[in-house]
Amino acid sequence: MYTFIINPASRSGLGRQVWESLEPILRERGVPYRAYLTRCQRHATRLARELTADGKIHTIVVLGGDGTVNEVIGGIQNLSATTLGYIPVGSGNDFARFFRFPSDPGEALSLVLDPPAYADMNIGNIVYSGHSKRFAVSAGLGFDAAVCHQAVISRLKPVLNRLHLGKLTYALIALDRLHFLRPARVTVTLDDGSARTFSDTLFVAAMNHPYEGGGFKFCPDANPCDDRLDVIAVSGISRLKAVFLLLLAQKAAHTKASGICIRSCRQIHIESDTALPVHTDGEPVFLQRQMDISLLPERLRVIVPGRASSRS
Ligand SMILES: Nc1ncnc2c1ncn2[C@@H]1O[C@H](COP(=O)(O)OP(=O)(O)OP(=O)(O)O)[C@@H](O)[C@H]1O
Repeated sequence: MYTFIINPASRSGLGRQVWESLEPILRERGVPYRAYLTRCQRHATRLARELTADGKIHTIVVLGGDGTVNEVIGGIQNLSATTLGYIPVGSGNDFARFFRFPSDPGEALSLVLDPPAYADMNIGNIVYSGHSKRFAVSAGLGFDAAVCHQAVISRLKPVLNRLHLGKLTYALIALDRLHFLRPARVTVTLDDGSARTFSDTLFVAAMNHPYEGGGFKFCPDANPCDDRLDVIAVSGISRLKAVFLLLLAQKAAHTKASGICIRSCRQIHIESDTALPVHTDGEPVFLQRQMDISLLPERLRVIVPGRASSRS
């Protein structure tokens, strides 16, 4: 039995249209399924929590973007008893990039119904102010999170999504946020005991997957199946250089530039001198000054197109 969790609002309403085009295929093929359309923010988390409360084995298929994947993962009660399928319909779709999920919804559905391979994916966990939140792709503090915060309230996103230019949303908002953000002094401590303080920090992100922000390959070597997080800190650079590095990051050509520090770790503690925006998978978290980020001991089985754990 497949359980579909559908965000009809993903990519400004495309989610509903895609589901309406796929559901007849399920009926024609006689696939046993049940489907839930999310009604509002965090509904996907509640659904996933309730559906997996029985402790049984489940296959949950997410139709939506990175935000919906994040919400579903946040609700699953028994990660190792759950298999995740994915039909990418978001604006950013960073979760889809590493595993190379097909962008064609029909192909993505075929993959779910006849799984060619599985990947056991790590799940990130961020702890802040007595709360914790899971993530699939990345969690970050500073500029990247400020962009996510702005994207949620931006009127640009629906307009650009309608023009099939959804990916441009993040690039344009990034330029806007670069102008307003005040760089902070941030200390990053890794699980090997090494600590480094960065003055004028633009952002620090802990990445399970290589891409965030709709295609910026900030940590090219990040692999969601290797039990490690890759951390990028960007500090001490001018706004102009930041724009230049963002362009380079789309091709992963930024990694050797001064002002960029990338490390691999299992756990990270981040402390900032001022409260900064935080995000998990592009979903905003309130301003924070400190947080701990690690990987959960349990993994989540994901239906993938091929031998994904060796992909980059
Ligand atoms: N029925 C709904 N109406 C409005 N918003 C919803 C609804 N259901 C879920 N949401 C919210 O939509 C937000 C964005 O969803 P999603 O990530 O799937 O799409 P996206 O923003 O287009 O893609 P991406 O995250 O890849 O850029 C999530 O924060 C989710 O809480």
